[in-house]
Amino acid sequence: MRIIGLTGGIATGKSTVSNLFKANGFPVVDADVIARDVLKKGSGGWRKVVAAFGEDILLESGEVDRAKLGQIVFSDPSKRQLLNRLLAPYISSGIFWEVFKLWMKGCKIIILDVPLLFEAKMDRWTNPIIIVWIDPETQLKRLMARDRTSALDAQNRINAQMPLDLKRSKADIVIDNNGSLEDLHENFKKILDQVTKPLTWTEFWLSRQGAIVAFISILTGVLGCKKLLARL
Ligand SMILES: CC(C)(COP(=O)(O)OP(=O)(O)OC[C@H]1O[C@@H](n2cnc3c(N)ncnc32)[C@H](O)[C@@H]1O)[C@@H](O)C(=O)NCCC(=O)NCCS
Ligand SMILES: Nc1ncnc2c1ncn2[C@@H]1O[C@H](COP(=O)(O)OP(=O)(O)OP(=O)(O)O)[C@@H](O)[C@H]1O
Repeated sequence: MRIIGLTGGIATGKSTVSNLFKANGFPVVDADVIARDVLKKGSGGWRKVVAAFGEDILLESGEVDRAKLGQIVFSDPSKRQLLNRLLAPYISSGIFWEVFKLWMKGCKIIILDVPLLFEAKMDRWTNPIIIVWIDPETQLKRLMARDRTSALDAQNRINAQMPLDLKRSKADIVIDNNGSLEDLHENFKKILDQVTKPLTWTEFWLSRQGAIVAFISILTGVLGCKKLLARL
């Protein structure tokens, strides 16, 4: 199974690209959807967050007021780190579970759409890593237009993530999304074959997944030999 990482900055166009993957028949695991699920009323994540941030962040329905919590955490790095710490275990296990279900169904290629792929160190599980990249002015403009927020609010959200150019330098494939949606479709078509061709064995063993499989196999082998020797 191959897990392709899809990342970028806020409002750079990840969801737009992940929709193109879906339209081409590829299963997508979306970390934002999982992050929303783990914050639903009554869930473990919800209880932790309410205990830490207080009932003021709740709507009358008891659901988290996402706009309010967003305002708090995107203007205060320590509160954001606290929220990340509280939710990270739920989000990672949610992602793991979704990937596992797709693997059980026999999916050979999975797209993992995670805005914080590098920040959360999930890049080690994905190969290749695609970044959807735009320049800072376009990012600010698109974010303000989509979320109808002020420049300050939008900039705070952008600053809450690893700089986009640093992410770009860590990625294997860059999708430039500065142009129109038609340009994006063209750029997507160009990379589709490249990213979905199966890995050669050499590429697999040189990848991190290959190294992990090799390590587990050696460990199991060593433990098995030890047991066998102990019996003799
Ligand atoms: C703070 C919350 C309630 C704000 O909700 P809201 O509906 O306004 O935004 P939404 O969840 O749709 O996220 C929009 C984008 O914000 C960015 N973002 C979200 N959380 C974070 C974070 N902790 N740090 C940096 N950027 C983030 C992502 O690019 C994401 O795509 C929400 O973002 C949240 O619960 N965040 C913590 C969980 C998390 O880390 N999510 C990212 C998934 S890896
Ligand atoms: N090439 C494009 N031209 C014009 N608008 C675009 C283009 N690509 C995406 N957009 C718009 O930019 C906004 C951000 O795109 P999208 O929601 O896909 O970003 P995202 O990276 O998934 O954001 P988030 O990190 O918040 O989940 C949306 O309103 C989308 O319609």
